[in-house]
Amino acid sequence: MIIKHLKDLVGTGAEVDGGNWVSRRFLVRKDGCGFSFHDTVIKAGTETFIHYANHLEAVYCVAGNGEIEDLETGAVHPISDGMLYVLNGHERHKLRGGSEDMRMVCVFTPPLTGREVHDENGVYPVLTDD
Ligand SMILES: CC(=O)NCC[C@H](N)C(=O)O
Repeated sequence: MIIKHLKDLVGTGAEVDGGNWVSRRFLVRKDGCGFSFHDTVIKAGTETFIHYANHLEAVYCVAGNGEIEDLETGAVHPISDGMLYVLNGHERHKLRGGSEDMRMVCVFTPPLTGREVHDENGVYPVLTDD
């Protein structure tokens, strides 16, 4: 069994600042679960272009507000506490923070090693060195 607490991740290498977001990476590749699990804060008023070409991601909002624009379809979906979106088709998208920071629970497969930030194309590379 693995037990972790957010307070033990803050200020360590498990807390990654992407500029528009901060990701606290609870479970990563080396934990051996087959997925990674993150507590991510999306900063209010930001817009981030993302394309998870190499990963699937499930995102569950537990606080704050914002929206996601699916660039494959043009659909815009409001995000608030209780909303789940799943990028099961590697959809290019824009993630926008609203009037308040959003807090998101994120699951990635394959798991991130924990060091990934978006490249110039909004992609996380597949890293294999833990
Ligand atoms: C929701 C989303 O994709 N935000 C970007 C950061 C990512 N969730 C991460 O935790 O690395």
